Parts: sequence; structure tokens; C-alpha cells
Amino acid sequence: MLDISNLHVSVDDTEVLHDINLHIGQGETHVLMGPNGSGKSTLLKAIMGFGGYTITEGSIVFKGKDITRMPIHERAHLGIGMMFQHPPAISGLKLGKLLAATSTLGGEAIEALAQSVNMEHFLNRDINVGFSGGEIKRSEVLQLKAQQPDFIMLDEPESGVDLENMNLMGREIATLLEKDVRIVNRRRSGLIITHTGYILDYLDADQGHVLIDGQIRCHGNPREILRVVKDKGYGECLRCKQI
Ligand SMILES: Nc1ncnc2c1ncn2[C@@H]1O[C@H](COP(=O)(O)OP(=O)(O)OP(=O)(O)O)[C@@H](O)[C@H]1O
Repeated sequence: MLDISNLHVSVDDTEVLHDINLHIGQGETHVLMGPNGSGKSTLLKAIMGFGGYTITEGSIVFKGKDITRMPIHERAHLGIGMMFQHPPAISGLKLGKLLAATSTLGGEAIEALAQSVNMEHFLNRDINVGFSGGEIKRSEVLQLKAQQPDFIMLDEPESGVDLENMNLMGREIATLLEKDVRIVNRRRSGLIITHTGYILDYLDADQGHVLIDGQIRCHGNPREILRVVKDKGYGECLRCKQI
């Protein structure tokens, strides 16, 4: 579904990502780990097509189409969706209006979706204005549920979420990624940034990658990588021989 080859990305003329190669097949969920500032969010934003994240070399191919230079709205239209780590607050734009604009659903269906993540009282509020950390994350999940993307990127879905809401979010994310569907029939794929791995309590991931100083230095079983990092730190990933 997603093929990234030899990708180099610069921000403000500084190269943040170097020679990234990543293949995510249809129905697969991959996990991206790495120390703070290693470039994880930059990779997700480059895949989504945000301005300011300049691809200086390499390519991104999605569903067989080269999207390397494609504008963000066309990528979203093709089926790429993202939950942000720090989404912006947007004064003057109601959450309900955004959901109506990004989905084909009518008012009643949107109301039902909002109820499923306890956000029905937020539809008439400006997006993220005064939302708590957990409410922001639930709002992001709601937006993905409305958009129904085929490739879902999640930037630290656990951060700022209490245990009860984590349970709700974990189950919703597993459903978004069609974890209840047999792998041969699954259409959706995902890439999840996690520091803690709590999300893996709710869904299985097929592959883990460790990004250090802008380079993927290790691939492997996500739970095993987490265990190694917890015991020995990311330095151990630099000795990884799997690449
Ligand atoms: N818009 C920007 N302007 C300047 N520097 C940036 C910008 N975006 C990212 N960077 C820099 O790129 C590097 C990678 O940042 P990024 O947010 O991708 O890291 P990360 O791995 O997601 O970190 P964390 O785990 O702390 O969220 C950092 O040094 C960051 O300061």
C-alpha cells in the first residue's frame, strides 16, 4: 500500500530524515519508535504532504501512485489520514462542520459517530479550542472515523489520555484498522508512533521500526523492540543486525 524509497526530508534547510526506506502492505499495521527529536513526526508529516517538510530526494508511492509531490488534500482524497500529536486549535470552525466537510455522512450519522467516542456535546464547539488533552485525541479519532481513510497514521495516540479513555480509544483504533476483519480481507493499513507501546494492548502490529537521528536503524517485532529499549535503551538498536 505504501512504498517509501530513499526518502530525504529537510525542514528549514536542515536535513531531518535521511535515506528512509519503508514498505507497508495492505492490511498491515507498523509501529514507529525512537528517541525524542529523532524525526518520527517529520516522517508522518512528509507522508501526509505538509508544507515546510521538503522532500529533497527519494519517493513516496501510495496505492501504486507516486504522491511525492502531490498536495495534501489530494493525498487525503486518495485515502491517507492522520491523527496529530499536537493538532492546532481552529477558532471559527466547528467540529461538526469539519466532519460534514470531510465525510459523505449526513447529520444523524455524524451525531452517532460523535456519540461513539463521547463527543456529541463537542460538535458545536470550535475545533480543539479549550479541549483537554484527552478530548483532543478523541476528536482526532472522531475525524478519522468520519474520513474513513485506507492508510491511518497515528502520532502518539496514548499521550495525555486517561486509562478509561485509552480503553475507548484503543478499541476504536483497532476497529478503524479493521483488526476485527481477517487479514486477507483487510483493506486498511496503519503507521503508529508510540513511546510506551500501550496501544499494543489493543491491537497487534506486524512490524516495528526504530528511527534514530533521522534514519531507520532497526526493524523487528514491535513488542520485542519495546522490551529491548526498556531494558537497554535505544543504543541497543544501533547494534541491530536486521537492517
Ligand atoms: N517545523 C520545524 N521547524 C524546525 N525544526 C523542526 C520542525 N519540525 C521538526 N523539526 C526538528 O526536526 C527534528 C525531528 O522532530 P520530530 O518532531 O520529527 O521528532 P520526533 O521523533 O517526532 O520527536 P518526539 O518523540 O519528541 O515527538 C527535531 O530536532 C525538531 O526540532
